[in-house]
Amino acid sequence: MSLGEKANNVAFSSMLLSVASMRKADELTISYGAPGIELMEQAGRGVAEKIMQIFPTHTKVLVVCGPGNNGGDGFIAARILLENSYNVMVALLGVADDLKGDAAEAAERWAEPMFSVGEINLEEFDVVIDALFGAGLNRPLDGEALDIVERINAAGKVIVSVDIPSGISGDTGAISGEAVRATHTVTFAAYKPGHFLYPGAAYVGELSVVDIGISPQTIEQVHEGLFANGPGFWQEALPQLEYGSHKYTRGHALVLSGGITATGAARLAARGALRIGAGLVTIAAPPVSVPIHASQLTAIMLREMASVDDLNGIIADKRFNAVVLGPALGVGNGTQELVAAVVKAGRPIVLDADALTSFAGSLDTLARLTEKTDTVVTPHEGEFFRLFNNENEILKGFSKIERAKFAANYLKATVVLKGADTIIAAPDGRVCINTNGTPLLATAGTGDVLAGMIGGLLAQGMSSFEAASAAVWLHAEAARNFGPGLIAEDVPEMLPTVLHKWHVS
Ligand SMILES: NC(=O)C1=CN([C@@H]2O[C@H](COP(=O)(O)OP(=O)(O)OC[C@H]3O[C@@H](n4cnc5c(N)ncnc54)[C@H](O)[C@@H]3O)[C@@H](O)[C@H]2O)[C@@H](O)CC1
Ligand SMILES: Nc1ncnc2c1ncn2[C@@H]1O[C@H](COP(=O)(O)OP(=O)(O)O)[C@@H](O)[C@H]1O
Ligand SMILES: [K+]
Repeated sequence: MSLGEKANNVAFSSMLLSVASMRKADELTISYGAPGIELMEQAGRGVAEKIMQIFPTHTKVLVVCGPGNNGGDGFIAARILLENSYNVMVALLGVADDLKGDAAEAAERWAEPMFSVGEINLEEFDVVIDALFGAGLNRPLDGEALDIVERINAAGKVIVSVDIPSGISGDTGAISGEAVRATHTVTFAAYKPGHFLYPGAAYVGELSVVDIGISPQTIEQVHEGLFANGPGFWQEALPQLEYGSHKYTRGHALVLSGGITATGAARLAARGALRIGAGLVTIAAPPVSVPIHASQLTAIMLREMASVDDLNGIIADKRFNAVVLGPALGVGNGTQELVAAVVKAGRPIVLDADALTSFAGSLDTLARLTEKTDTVVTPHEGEFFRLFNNENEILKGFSKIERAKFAANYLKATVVLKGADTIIAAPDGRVCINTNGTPLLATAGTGDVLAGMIGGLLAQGMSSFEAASAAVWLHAEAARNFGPGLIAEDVPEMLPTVLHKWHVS
């Protein structure tokens, strides 16, 4: 199952918990009087109920338990399945005497035999519960642990992972060595970043979250500003149609165009801005490009822009209230000057593609501009590294989340770090991970449409972080609604279908 289907199938609480905040939530809940073993009982019950849901009739279940509390959840699930007349066998990585705390108590509550993982023939079972490692994974899998994970993956069974597929980092989605390829994952209290970040995200299968008695207030208390992107996160902030409005109250987005052989990108961005609801969209183009645009555009307007002075003249009209620069604009000082002019005019801006690459090697110059106005930058990984080349030493070893956060703080801008798991980071430290990405978008020009969509939402007065998050999700949703064969031009044209579903009015 894909991430988008995951996102659509679960009742979304948009708060994500890092491994450390989840641990804090556990500890707080225990300090409020809920014994740890009770949380474990709830966790194990959630896993058992998932099995009963997948296989309502009795079936042969193998529970593979690891040495920590993830294994503890496995023992509880095993007992509850047995109580419900399932045929259950438990295999332990390590020895029972080494189990500690709640996990030792959970193992005691399993009164049946325990086998060692080496003795098990996986062929005998219909379903495997992966309770090897969860939040406590702290080194790459090797030896017996690696061997059992490889055997589980090779067996071709239904695999239900407890908390997260074993081998995946809950914070970064990184896999060192190998990880379980789950068909289902049952997690607790809230989703974790590793469920949505690649490569781990591809191993999660159908994802569900179980309430284990950690209260929403506790989750809020430990939450560190990490969100899963979905309508729940920005729907209320989406611009609404109002009776008595006119086109200017819906904003006027300006998109800058490149030269004679590079005009399509601006049209894609402009179309994205218009379809997402900006009241007016104008393309400002160099004189050579004007006839080409003129022959292609209808609802979108056109202005000639021979120089930075011309741009200054255009944006002197305060009604241009968001500007998109970068798609096929050309790399060089000229583009730097255009960016500086828009910043000076104090308009919210979206900087994409060439507007970012033009500052490769002069990141500080860019930062001095972006800090002055409401800015969204939308690099893909290549553009990101070109731009942050000098910071490579600092960024080495950073997860994608940390890189986006670093960039947002450095530029004092909202950063959309694009890819299969697009991250949106705000300068105030909030981070949103997209959940409905689709490889359908891996086609030329979809990034231009996205830049335009963000610009169109900014023009309607939405704030940068919400605008960027909404645009990223709606962009992917449009692609999913269109399906195979999608090209960039199709994305804006699918927006009415998607907006119809998600707009409140
Ligand atoms: N009270 C709690 O804290 C609760 C915890 N829960 C479960 O507890 C899990 C976290 O438990 P733990 O912190 O004990 O961690 P884990 O059970 O994920 O793993 C910790 C154990 O695995 C070993 N280990 C780590 N990486 C290894 C590797 N690569 N190869 C071999 N051994 C390795 C560690 O040395 C340690 O013994 C969660 O994922 C969740 O499933 C749930 O029961 C809910 C309540
Ligand atoms: N495999 C993928 N899965 C999900 N989204 C993808 C994938 N590949 C690309 N995308 C998305 O497609 C868009 C491509 O943008 P970009 O790389 O700027 O391309 P272009 O410059 O051709 O428009 C981004 O929104 C990115 O997140
Ligand atoms: K696991």
